[in-house]
Formats: sequence, structure tokens, C-alpha cells
Amino acid sequence: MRTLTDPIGRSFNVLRVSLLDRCNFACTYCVCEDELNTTTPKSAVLSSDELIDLIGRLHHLLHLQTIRLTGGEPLLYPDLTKLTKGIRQLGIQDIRMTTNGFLLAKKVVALQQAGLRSINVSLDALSESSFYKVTKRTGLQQVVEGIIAAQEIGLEVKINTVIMAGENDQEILPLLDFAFRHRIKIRFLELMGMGHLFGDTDSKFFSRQAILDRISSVYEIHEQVKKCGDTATYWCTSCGHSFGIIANESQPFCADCNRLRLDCQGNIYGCLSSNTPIPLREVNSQQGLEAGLHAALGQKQMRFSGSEMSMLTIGG
Ligand SMILES: Nc1nc2c(ncn2[C@@H]2O[C@H](COP(=O)(O)OP(=O)(O)OP(=O)(O)O)[C@@H](O)[C@H]2O)c(=O)[nH]1
Ligand SMILES: C[S@@+](CC[C@H](N)C(=O)[O-])C[C@H]1O[C@@H](n2cnc3c(N)ncnc32)[C@H](O)[C@@H]1O
Ligand code: SF4
Ligand code: SF4
Repeated sequence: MRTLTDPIGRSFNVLRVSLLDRCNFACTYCVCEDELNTTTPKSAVLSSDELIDLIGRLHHLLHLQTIRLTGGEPLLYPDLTKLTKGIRQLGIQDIRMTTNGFLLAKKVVALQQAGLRSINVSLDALSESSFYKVTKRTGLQQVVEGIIAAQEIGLEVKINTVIMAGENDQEILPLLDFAFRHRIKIRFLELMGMGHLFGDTDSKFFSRQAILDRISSVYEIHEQVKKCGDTATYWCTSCGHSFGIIANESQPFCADCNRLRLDCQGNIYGCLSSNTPIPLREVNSQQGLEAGLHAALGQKQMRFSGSEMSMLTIGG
């Protein structure tokens, strides 16, 4: 195919697959409860065989390095183990997942055996009341058990924490302490204007600098050089721990973006800020796939500018 690189050298070597747009949580920064009632019908969601076929065809063209399984909540996808095994058999070794962790403890061994390598778990609070305030569900204990279970069997585990001013910013230091004690990397995320928060993040926005101020009131910290393609910048503390911040607003990381997204109906998107789906489900020719990928590359931006689609739909 023609070289798939944009004028500033960006291409796709990471594919983020949103397996479904259903979820067992209703995090206030991600969805309104109403949205959870209008998800894609099960019959329209790509089956594991369809996904393996489509991912295989994309891999043939892109030589994908990494697949990240996400959603909605990927642990609700019925064929997750079979899918993971199928992706591994395509020759893609680096298979990762982003999950809310609620169902993780009981599924993690089978997933590791199928080829899963690393897991990012969302955890926004360590107190039951703040956990409920953010997720609108109970289940803190199960999430923590999932994190520990994944770590105990040797998977690489990271924690994602979205910080909202006045909602869970008081959780920064307890979560950091939890992560340090368990030797798990934690990343704090700036709130993004997606879905129902599109154009309306100001009142809850808690900046990268505010996060750093909170942490450096307790720890001496040193910024690390950001790795190409990473979403996060990392800091280490003088006691040898590290944490990251994903600062979509304060420190955009579009210049070396290498991510392509695939949603649960077979549409691709070249950018998290793009609301225009490029349908590939019915595309069978190589030429058609290539045209779709070129269109997706053209969607990339120089900074995240928000989206009317929620993370639940496009895949966080
Ligand atoms: N703007 C933008 N933000 C992204 C993108 N991918 C991930 N993010 C942000 O990074 C957060 C965490 O994403 P994860 O699913 O944990 O994946 P990741 O950080 O890319 O993963 P690793 O670095 O492989 O651990 C998301 O919730 C977003 O805030 C992207 O393509 N564009
Ligand atoms: C959409 S979720 C999908 C995977 C899984 N359900 C989970 O929560 O990890 C992926 C990531 O998107 C993040 N996210 C969702 N909405 C966000 C927003 N408005 N701003 C920043 N991050 C957001 C979540 O915190 C999570 O880490
Ligand atoms: S952030 Fe993840 S767990 Fe929370 S509602 Fe969105 S998809 Fe569900
Ligand atoms: S906003 Fe678009 S271009 Fe920027 S990092 Fe995200 S997906 Fe890549």
C-alpha cells in the first residue's frame, strides 16, 4: 500500500478496539444513565470471529504492534478469552486491556493464559462514598481485588484515575499511597470534554499543575522524558516510586499519536476527537481498507478538541 504516514510522520501501530458500548458502571465523567439504555443491540456488535478477521486484515496492512481491548466495559464481552487467543494467533504479541476491574478477579487467569499481557484498571477513589459518587455503583472491593489478582499472576498493571475538582481530588494522595505500597504505576487523567461533558468541563476541571502541586506537597518529584507514542508523562519520587499524568488539555500528546480506533460495529476512527465513523464491516477489498485507513489518518488533529461522542461509545 502507499505509505500510511501523515505530513508530520504519524501512522498507526496501536489499535484500540471497543468491544461493546455497554457498561456495568456509570461514571459521571463518561456517561449519563440514559446513554446506557441506548447501547448497540447485541446482534449488531461484532462477534469474536468477525473481529479476529477484521483485526487480521488491518494487521496485514499496518503491522500492528499493540492491540488494546477496551469499551464500554470489555469484561462484559462474552467471548473475550476466545478473542484474545485469536488475536495472539494472528502474531500480535502485545495485547492489553483497559477495564473498570469489577469482573477482573474471576477472569484474569484465563485471559493471561489466552495471551493478555497488561491491564489498565480505572480506579477513581479508595473511599466507598467517593467511589459511589463517581461510578454510581458499589464495587470498590471487587475492583481492588481484581487489581491485586492481576498483579499477583505477573501481569503488568497500571491504575487510571480521572480527577474531578470537588468530586475526588481528595483521593489523589490516598490513591498514590496505595499504588506506591503495591508497586503499581498510577496515572492521573485530566477531565476530557466528551459526550455529555462536551464543551462543559470547566467547573470540574483539575489541571496537571494542580495534581503536581498536591503531590509535591508531600513528595520530592522529578519529571521523566516522555516516551514517543505514550499518553502519559511520568515523574519519579526520591524514594523510587513513579506516577504519570495524562494531560489532554495542559500538555497535548498528538504530535506522536500512533493510535487507530475500531468500534463495536466495525467503524474506524483516526482520532478520539472525530465523530465521523469510517465503516469497514462490509469492506472486503484491500483497496477499500486502504482507502478507509487513509481517511482515518486524515482525521488526526494537533490537540484534542472534544467530542460529542462519549468514551463509552468510541472506546476510551
Ligand atoms: N487524546 C487522546 N487521549 C487518549 C488516547 N488514548 C488514550 N487516551 C487517554 O489516555 C487514557 C488512558 O488510556 P488507556 O486505555 O489506559 O491507554 P494508554 O494510556 O494509551 O495505554 P498504555 O500507555 O499502553 O498503558 C484515556 O482515558 C484517555 O484519557 C488518544 O488516542 N487520544
Ligand atoms: C471509557 S473507559 C473504557 C474501559 C473501562 N470501562 C474503564 O473504565 O477502564 C476507558 C478510560 O476512559 C476514561 N474516561 C472516560 N471518560 C473520560 C473523560 N471524560 N475524561 C477523561 N477520561 C475519561 C476512563 O477513566 C477510563 O480510564
Ligand atoms: S469510564 Fe469505563 S467503567 Fe466508567 S462508565 Fe465509562 S466505560 Fe464504564
Ligand atoms: S486527540 Fe486525536 S491525534 Fe491527538 S492523541 Fe488523541 S487520537 Fe491522537
